[in-house]
Amino acid sequence: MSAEFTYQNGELFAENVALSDIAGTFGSPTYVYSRRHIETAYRNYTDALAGMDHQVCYAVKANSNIGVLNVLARLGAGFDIVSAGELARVLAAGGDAKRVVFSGVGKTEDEMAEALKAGIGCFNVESSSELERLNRVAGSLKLLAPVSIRVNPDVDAQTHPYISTGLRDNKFGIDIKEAPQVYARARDLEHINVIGVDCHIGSQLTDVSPFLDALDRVLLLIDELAGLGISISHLDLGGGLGVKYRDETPPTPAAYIGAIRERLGERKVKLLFEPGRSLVANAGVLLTKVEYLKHNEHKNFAIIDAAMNDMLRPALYSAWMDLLPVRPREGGANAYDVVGPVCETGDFLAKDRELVIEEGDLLALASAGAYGFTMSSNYNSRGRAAEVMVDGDQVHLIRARESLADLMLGEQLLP
Ligand SMILES: Cc1ncc(COP(=O)(O)O)c(C=O)c1O
Ligand SMILES: N[C@@H](CCCC[NH3+])C(=O)O
Repeated sequence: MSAEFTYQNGELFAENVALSDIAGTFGSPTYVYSRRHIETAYRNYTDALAGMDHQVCYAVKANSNIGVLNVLARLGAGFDIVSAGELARVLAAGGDAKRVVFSGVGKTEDEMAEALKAGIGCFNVESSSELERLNRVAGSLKLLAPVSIRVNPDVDAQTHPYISTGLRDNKFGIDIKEAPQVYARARDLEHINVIGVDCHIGSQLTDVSPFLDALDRVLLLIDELAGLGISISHLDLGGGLGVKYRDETPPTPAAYIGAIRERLGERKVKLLFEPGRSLVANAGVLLTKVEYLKHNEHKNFAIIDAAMNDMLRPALYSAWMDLLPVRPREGGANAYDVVGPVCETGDFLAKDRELVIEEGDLLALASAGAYGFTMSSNYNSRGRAAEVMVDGDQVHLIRARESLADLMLGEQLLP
């Protein structure tokens, strides 16, 4: 957790606001974000990049609420998007299209056209077919598409296999060995303007060495391209820097970027990053209430009002996320499996946690600001949670809790 979530007089606060007050006003489950945390995390990157030509492009998929995007847009952030939906959010939040990079292996023609018309800064192209398609779409609009090729450097990010993206077996990017041919083809295409190289090797990395291995391979490619007369002015190293959920010790942005600067030496490139998790994970908690306590011979269950549809990470990756009582109690703890109301055995948010709790108590699931709400669903016809942003002693509702009418929006009876 972060410095913005602290116990004050025996209860948990977000900045200067008691979480119990937020639950009183907005109910639960509710995602609670700290504006100050997001701003500090962003500045940790930009401060480390001072003096270099750079752009930090926040990975919208981590948390795409327009209130969150707006906080970053006001700081001058760029954005990494993977769909027309994310582009629409960035523009609605006041983001600058020129600072947008568009990643993803499956861009449709319509998405390309939308992004070209908006004037985005760069397409991170992930296959030869995509390159040809982008050239055609740009041609039909009489536009020139700025392009980076996303290369797959085949390095092991040493993270969970579901969130590792830079291995040859992963679907992402173009095999770095084939990249020179793709660049040569791109150079010859009339509506493509090759500006850069991009790579993103995975998420929740807690060591700099895989990043540096990838960088070494990308720098060799840049040199090889220079030999072919293709000059690269934009180097996008993706996102992936990890955060502390439990006892991980990820490098700080300063240490990570310091190591990269050292490796780059005198090269003159604009450096781009696409951090998601490291900007927002520890900016948020999921506030939830204990509905029932249930005991059997072998187990104690705490049944809460948040579920896997609100926060999928524990069910999907067996992710461990800290769980904190909003008003800690004295007394003997019991070990609980903390589960939601969804009809799946995999519906748990925490297992085997020592807690002193009673029915009606509030809990805060920590580090929930990234890949929480954005991966939520309406499974079991549960309305999605409210989202609020705390700013000092102010609380702003940035997404209302979904109503029963919202759940059936767009659905119709047969005639
Ligand atoms: C292309 C790309 N860029 C950036 C990110 C953001 O990653 P992270 O949240 O780990 O910083 C991802 C997700 O892993 C991604 O796929
Ligand atoms: N959703 C993942 C991260 C995926 C990264 C997407 N490129 C998580 O919660 O850890």
